Amino acid sequence: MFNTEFLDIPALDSANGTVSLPGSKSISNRVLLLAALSQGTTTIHDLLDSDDTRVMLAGLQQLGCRITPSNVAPGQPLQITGIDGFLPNNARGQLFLGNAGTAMRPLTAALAVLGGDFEMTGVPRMYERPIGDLVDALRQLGCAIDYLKDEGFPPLKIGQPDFSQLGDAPIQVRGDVSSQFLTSLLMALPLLATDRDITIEVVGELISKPYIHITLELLARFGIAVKNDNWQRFVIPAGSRYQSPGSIHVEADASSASYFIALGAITADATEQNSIKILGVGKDSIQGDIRFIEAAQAMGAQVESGPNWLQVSRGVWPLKAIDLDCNHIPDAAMTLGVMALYANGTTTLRNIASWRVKETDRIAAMAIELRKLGATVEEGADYIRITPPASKQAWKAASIHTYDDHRVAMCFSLAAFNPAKLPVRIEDPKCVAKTFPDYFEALFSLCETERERIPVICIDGPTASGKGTIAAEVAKALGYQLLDSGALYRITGLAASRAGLALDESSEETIAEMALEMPVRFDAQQRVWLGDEDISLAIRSEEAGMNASRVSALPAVRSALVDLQLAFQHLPGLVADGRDMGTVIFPHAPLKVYLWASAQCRAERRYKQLISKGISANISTLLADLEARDARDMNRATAPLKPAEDSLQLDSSQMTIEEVVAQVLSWWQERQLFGRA
Ligand SMILES: Nc1ncnc2c1ncn2[C@@H]1O[C@H](COP(=O)(O)OP(=O)(O)OP(=O)(O)O)[C@@H](O)[C@H]1O
Ligand SMILES: Nc1ccn([C@H]2C[C@H](O)[C@@H](COP(=O)(O)O)O2)c(=O)n1
Repeated sequence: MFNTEFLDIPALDSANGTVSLPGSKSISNRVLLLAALSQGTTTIHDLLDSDDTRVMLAGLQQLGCRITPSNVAPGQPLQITGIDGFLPNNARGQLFLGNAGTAMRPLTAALAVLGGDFEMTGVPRMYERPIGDLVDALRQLGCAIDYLKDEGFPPLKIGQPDFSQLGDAPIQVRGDVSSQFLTSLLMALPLLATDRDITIEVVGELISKPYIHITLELLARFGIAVKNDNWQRFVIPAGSRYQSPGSIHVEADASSASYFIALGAITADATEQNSIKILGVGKDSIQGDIRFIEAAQAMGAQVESGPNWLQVSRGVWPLKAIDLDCNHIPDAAMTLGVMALYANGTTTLRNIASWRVKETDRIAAMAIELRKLGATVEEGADYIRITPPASKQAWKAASIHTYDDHRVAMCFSLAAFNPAKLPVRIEDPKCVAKTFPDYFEALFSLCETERERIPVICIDGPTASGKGTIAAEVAKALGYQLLDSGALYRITGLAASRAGLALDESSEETIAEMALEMPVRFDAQQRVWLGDEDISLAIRSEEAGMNASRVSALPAVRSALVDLQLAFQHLPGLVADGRDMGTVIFPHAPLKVYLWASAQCRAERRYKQLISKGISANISTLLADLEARDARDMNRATAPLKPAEDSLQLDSSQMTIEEVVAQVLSWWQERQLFGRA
């Protein structure tokens, strides 16, 4: 996951390949609650691991469900032993449900029916998301629910219900604000339907019927056969009791599929037809958002489908503008808003009033952000109308505010395919964790762009100037890859000296051949592997540094390592540290920093570094070694250490690490187009 302040996506050209999607959020949280209420143990496969499922799992654990493992583990099923319709005696506590509507609403209904003493809390945005219609419906039954802050909104206090007045009259609930209210009642009221039918009557037009369809399908899997009377009345039969189905698979998220369906529809290059294969969900999915396919097809996408996969490619181009009632695909429809940027006219998305009460006011958010890109946007209470930028020149490089809304972040990433070839900045990219923590990694694994567009920040300088430290911090702040080129020379020096080779011209060709074939690997923790040996520590000694300096003076060794270094240039960008990053390996890098500090200062830093690791050291020896290394690195014939002509020089002798990082990031920021008029 990109845990950065923002993520800059370079302009993208094409995409191709296969993506496996995470499980559906709607199905995951429903299955978790139903399993928790059931008799027996349910084994759940392919459960989504996200913010929303995590708060649900934590809540269910607080209610006394046995859950193993306690959190979703990749590739491992999760088992829940349910409470069989009864809470433990004196059940009480505070449930923090973040911004997860799929946890707050159904859990409120279930706990209000089960009784106990609970406070239902969340993040500030949750306190702006209405719940009054659900509370009103539950109060009709005799449930005890109080508002702890504003009337009609969480946080809530739930107490013991009194069902003594419960008659046969239908329970009424509004259907036109959020279908989650009806879903919540449908999942909670089987707990009350032990000896009588319970009827729920929808008041007003029922929105988002596909989500109710998911609820009904899953209830059936857990033994509850609800009678659906034309989406207006739902009868839960007497004698209902939740029963675990034993094992259940969660479909991949059809709303998440929308970004990759759109990607397939907009990606192509002039010469070859690209396509995106999506695994985990097919046309026969129970999720309503699968009908996004029809909308994408109407805009020109070509879609093929099998039982558990989709394959999407570009059909017509530009895409066709559409005028669509999106009531049946409220979440995925946001993706159409960004596809509209590539259409041949004005696209209107109608009947989307529910967008206003989602993670953010999505109509307002989409309008503001689409305008930043150069689109003309009209918004109404329940519609949005989007006209793409009038020409290539009318596109703007935008910094997209994401409003803590995962779908805003994901759909706007597709604006990186703009014809003006401008980058797009996504603010707070980690908000995708709500449903798809690795969304950007999945996107980048499919996308291609010209090498020159993948930005490289070069940080060159003498030993112990702080290059490695600063490069790692800058890469972390930007979510970029990291190339520690010195490590490659250190590994070569280590391998050559272990092979008993002289580290000079006499072994040049042999060392170069070795360098070409070294099984080197850097893992996610920045550990360095040579085959299956972790050599992270071995290459960090002063001797290894000196050996690296020796082999690095050999031209054949330098050329042997070029391709390995270039291969680090991945999306979304790279920070490379070394001696010749800016002068030789990445001569077109948009930012080159030459970082230095006085020899005395560097020797002192190295001294402290070694002592802190428990390695004994002597400042004057370190100073002499470092000056010898400087001399060799600066005076060799090939790629000597020197500032690139277009580099910015930074003397860090009197600066802290934080100040240096801030300076480099500020230079980087100055080079960005975002937000410029
Ligand atoms: N501006 C700074 N102020 C104080 N200490 C620093 C500063 N920059 C780096 N250091 C410290 O100096 C030591 C050496 O830094 P670092 O290993 O990043 O240097 P380097 O240039 O990558 O060295 P080498 O080329 O030998 O790999 C580290 O302990 C680091 O924390
Ligand atoms: N781009 C590079 C990186 C490193 N070297 C050589 C010269 C250094 O003394 C040695 C070790 O590098 P360090 O890990 O200290 O950065 O490797 C080079 O020639 N070119």
